Order: sequence, then structure tokens, then C-alpha cells
Amino acid sequence: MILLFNIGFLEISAVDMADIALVSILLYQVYKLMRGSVAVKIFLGFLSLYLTYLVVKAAEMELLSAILGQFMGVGVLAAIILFQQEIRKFLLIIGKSTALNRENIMKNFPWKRAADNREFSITPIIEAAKTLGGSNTGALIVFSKSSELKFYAESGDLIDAYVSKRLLLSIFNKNSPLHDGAAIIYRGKIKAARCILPVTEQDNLPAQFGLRHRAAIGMSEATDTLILIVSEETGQISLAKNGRILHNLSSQELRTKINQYLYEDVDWTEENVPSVKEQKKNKKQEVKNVA
Ligand SMILES: Nc1ncnc2c1ncn2[C@@H]1O[C@H](COP(=O)(O)OP(=O)(O)OP(=O)(O)O)[C@@H](O)[C@H]1O
Repeated sequence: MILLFNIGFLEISAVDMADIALVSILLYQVYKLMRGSVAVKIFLGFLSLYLTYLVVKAAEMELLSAILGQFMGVGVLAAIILFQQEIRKFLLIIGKSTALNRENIMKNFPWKRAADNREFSITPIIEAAKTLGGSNTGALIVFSKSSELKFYAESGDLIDAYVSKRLLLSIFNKNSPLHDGAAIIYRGKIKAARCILPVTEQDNLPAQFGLRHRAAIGMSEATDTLILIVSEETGQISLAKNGRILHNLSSQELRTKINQYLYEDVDWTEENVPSVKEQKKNKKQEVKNVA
């Protein structure tokens, strides 16, 4: 092993440095996944318990260290249960970037890419969203490109019909028995309507975001999907992906973002999607600049 330097009695090798760098990257990625969710608070709670356990053990306090030791013993199991969402997200990211991913393999075949592109026109969806927004009719539409989302589709009513503006308008019509919940679109077909989505646990969302927006963000955290939201209250249209939301979008912005999702696979990060507060500030600035 190549020895780099000594700190007191500690011998630091190149492997140790690589180990520390990898752990730092891993911890940073975990922090990025958990940021803004209640999981951070649970993680800090866990960490303080673990530190207390180490102190109590070093001080040889038998009873307390035995009790905390029991708790630490089931720590891994408890962590899996408590951090299910974050672990799912983490595995999803790894699965998405791995070379074995079906989509990644298919991307290399030009005829396959062309076939997928031909399959699907998003114009009826954008027009339907605009019409729904204009009449203050709420809607929730999930775009999936890698799976039919059977688990979520089965929570609602299966449809399996080609997308059309009329069909979307009748699903989300306030008098329709299908209007509650979300519609799922996969490869140009409406797979299901009235689907129940997981609700996000983020506690720093603007107050105006009720259950519809929270369900969209929750779905984008749990799966590799893009979710379109039409607000019943304001008629504004938003998109959610990777736990982030782009608020109050124009038709052109909608088209660009949906096409990006379907054919380019751009992840939404803190760097390329500002917070809702910043988005509002930017929009105000744009209006001022035009005036
Ligand atoms: N878990 C869920 N999965 C799917 N749809 C949901 C879920 N929770 C709520 N909804 C939908 O959201 C509707 C309630 O929306 P709510 O008014 O609370 O949301 P909001 O974010 O304030 O949106 P809006 O601006 O449209 O009022 C429900 O009628 C239902 O259709």
C-alpha cells in the first residue's frame, strides 16, 4: 500500500484518501437527495442518538449504553423503513444511469429512437391543458417514458386509449366521475385516470400548493416521471420533476420542457430549476422589462 503521510500514530495511504473522497461524495449525494424533506430531521435525530451512544459507551455507563445499543442494533432496519423514499430515489438514479438500463441500450439504435419520436404528439395535451386552465378546471397528468406505472395505474381506472384533446377535457371535466386524481400517459396513450399519487413530505413548499401540487411533486420524487398540474384556483400550469416544480408556464415553455423530458432526458436540479420564490421574482422582472 502506498503510504502518503503520518498524522501522529495514523498512517494515511492513497487508498485511505480515495476511501475518504468516495464517502464524502456519497454523503453529499445523500444530503442532496434529502435536502428540503423531513428525512434530514430524522437523519439528524439518528446522528445525535448515535453520538450519544458513542459517548455513553466511552464513559462506560452500562445501563444507558445497553438500551441505546439495542436501538442501534435494529438501526439498519429502522433506517430502511424510515428512509424508504430516499433509498428508492437513490436506486432510481443509479438504475437510470447504468449501462444496463433498457432505455440507455435502446438509445443507441437510431431506428428505435425515430419510432418512439413518431409515436407521440404532445400538441393535444398542451391544448387541453390551456383550455382546462382557461376554465379553472384542475388537472393532474403524469408522463412516463420508461414504464406503464402499473402500480399507480391500478389505483385508478384503466383506459388505454390514444391521447386526444377531447378525451382529456372529458376526463377532467368537473362533472366527470374520472376527474379526481391523476391521468397517466405512456407512449401516446392515456393508460389510466383517477390514479392516486404519493404526496411529498417537503415542508418548505409555498402555502398556495395544496394536495394536487404536493401529489405531483411526491410522484416526481418517487418515480422517473414528469407531471403536469393545472391549478383549479388560478388556472396556472406547472410541471414537476425530480422533486422540483416549474410554476406558471407558457405553452411554449410547456412544449420545450415536455419534449426535453421525452427525448433528451435532462434532470432537474437546483442549478437548472430555481426555487418557486426565485421563479416568481424572475417572472416579475420579465414583466417589468417588457413594460
Ligand atoms: N394523492 C393524490 N393523488 C392524486 N390526486 C390527488 C391527490 N391528492 C389530491 N389530489 C387531487 O387534487 C385535488 C385537490 O386539490 P387541492 O385543491 O388540495 O390542491 P391545490 O394544489 O391547492 O390545487 P388547486 O390550485 O387546483 O386548488 C383533489 O380533488 C384530487 O383531484
